[in-house]
Amino acid sequence: MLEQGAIDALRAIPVPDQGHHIDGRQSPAETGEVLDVVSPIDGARLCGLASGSAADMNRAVRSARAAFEDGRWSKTAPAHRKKVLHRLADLIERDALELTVLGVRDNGTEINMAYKAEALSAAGTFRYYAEVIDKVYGEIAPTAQNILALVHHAPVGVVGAIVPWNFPLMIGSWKIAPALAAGNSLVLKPAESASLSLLRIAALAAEAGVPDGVFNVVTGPGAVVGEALALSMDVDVLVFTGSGATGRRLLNYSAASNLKRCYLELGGKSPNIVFNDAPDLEEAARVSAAGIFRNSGQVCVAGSRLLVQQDIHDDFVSALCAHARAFRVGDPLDLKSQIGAVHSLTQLEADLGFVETAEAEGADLRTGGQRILEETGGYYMQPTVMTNVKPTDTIAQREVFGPVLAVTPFKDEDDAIRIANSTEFGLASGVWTENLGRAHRMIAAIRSGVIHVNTYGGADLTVPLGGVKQSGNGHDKSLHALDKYHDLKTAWIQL
Ligand SMILES: NC(=O)C1=CN([C@@H]2O[C@H](COP(=O)(O)OP(=O)(O)OC[C@H]3O[C@@H](n4cnc5c(N)ncnc54)[C@H](OP(=O)(O)O)[C@@H]3O)[C@@H](O)[C@H]2O)C=CC1
Ligand SMILES: CCCCCC/C=C/C(=O)O
Repeated sequence: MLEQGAIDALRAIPVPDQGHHIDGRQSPAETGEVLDVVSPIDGARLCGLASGSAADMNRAVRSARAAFEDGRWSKTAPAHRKKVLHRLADLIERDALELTVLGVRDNGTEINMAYKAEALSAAGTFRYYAEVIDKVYGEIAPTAQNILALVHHAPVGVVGAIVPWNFPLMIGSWKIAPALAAGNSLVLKPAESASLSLLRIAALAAEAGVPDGVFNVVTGPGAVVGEALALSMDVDVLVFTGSGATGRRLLNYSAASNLKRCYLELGGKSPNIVFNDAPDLEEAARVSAAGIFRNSGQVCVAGSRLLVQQDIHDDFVSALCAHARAFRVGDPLDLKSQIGAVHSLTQLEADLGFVETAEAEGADLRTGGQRILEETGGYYMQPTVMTNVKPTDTIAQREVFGPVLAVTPFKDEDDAIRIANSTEFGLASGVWTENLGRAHRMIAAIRSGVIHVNTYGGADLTVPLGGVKQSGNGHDKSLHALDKYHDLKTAWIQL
């Protein structure tokens, strides 16, 4: 049970300036450059952060490579790595509230959600991959009798991970935990606007017994340190969550350097489709509102396009707008808030710009659409519903990544499928119907990595997450994620 008093005490503690975490130690940027971290809660400076250069990144990659080659982690028994990663999970749980408050001050996510989706979920992820790693067996291939062909799961070497600001701990641990469990070394590049909690995780990893150099964090602008990581000749695999534009750049950097494998988890414009035979329309309206507005819509799988069957459209939209208006938006460290701050002024301005564009293209603003609580200095926006949106409108095609829902009516199943599949994205989707046959037809017809039926947004670590089309490749979470961090190394032995 979270207590307001404990949260308020933690938020009052000043955050010291932060350096990189390289070779087990905090270190400043080689140039001495520091960038200002601004809290979206009130727009005030939170602390300074090392603004890295390519030289800093290359130092971290060298440290990771040296650690990998001498085997201080990569050659340890899986049972040892399991013990250390469990210890790390214990430490994350010990410091869960502190980590959460620090992260919320940095990125603005409402604390009830952040506590579970960030700190506790990170601890769970480290436990999951700790448990998995001493249960992965090699194989003997079914060759002729005079040959013994072995298939080993070997660590790939140095993993580069670039993660975004919306759920730094959750998404970060989806990459860090399986990479470390498999015996790799890692260099992590967090978003410059959400690095603080991940730097704490690196310190906790050292405390748990992850050897120096195995897990490094380099902070600073993506265009500088992220680019250096992606261009490095000594990084074997790059894993990324973020925008399609950056994902494209990473593929180019890979092609321009050592052809490192790139696994991309990109954005979405996920359709949430409500048929007139949905089992409970009131519940569908409530869950659909949460499916777009939680974390101010800054969720890769957010149900940002609502497709509603024509004959229930008006009543359904009214019910949904009532839920949208009822959300308490405010200080993310106030336990009573249900939606916190938009992550940055840039993101807030982009969100408001999408509303303006939608209206200019003929959509109707049904509720919201305004910045609020400006007097706090923070970045807050009303949950916003746009109706009468055409499938080709900008707001139906581009990822907003804000609290803005685009509503479009549809006629029948074929119409819903056509509209649902009419974007470049394919991350998530939802279908509300009591008709089992229809549900299965929609599961088959909709091109998305995940499809929810009669709910929206449920997830579990045991279930892989990944997109199709321009929403990415490769999967986070589950046993499948381990494939990205292993090479299949075969041995052909003549007997
Ligand atoms: N989970 C998701 O699906 C996410 C989707 N997005 C989408 O992207 C939009 C823009 O958000 P934004 O934060 O700018 O997303 P980016 O893709 O720019 O950021 C994601 C990560 O990539 C880094 N990065 C940025 N440029 C480069 C580069 N040239 N080379 C290597 N790494 C780089 C960023 O670092 P830094 O921030 O320090 O520059 C950050 O760590 C959002 O509005 C949303 O639509 C964004 C975040 C998450
Ligand atoms: C409680 C939030 C669930 C988030 C599901 C996955 C999000 C990924 C992303 O935003 O990249």
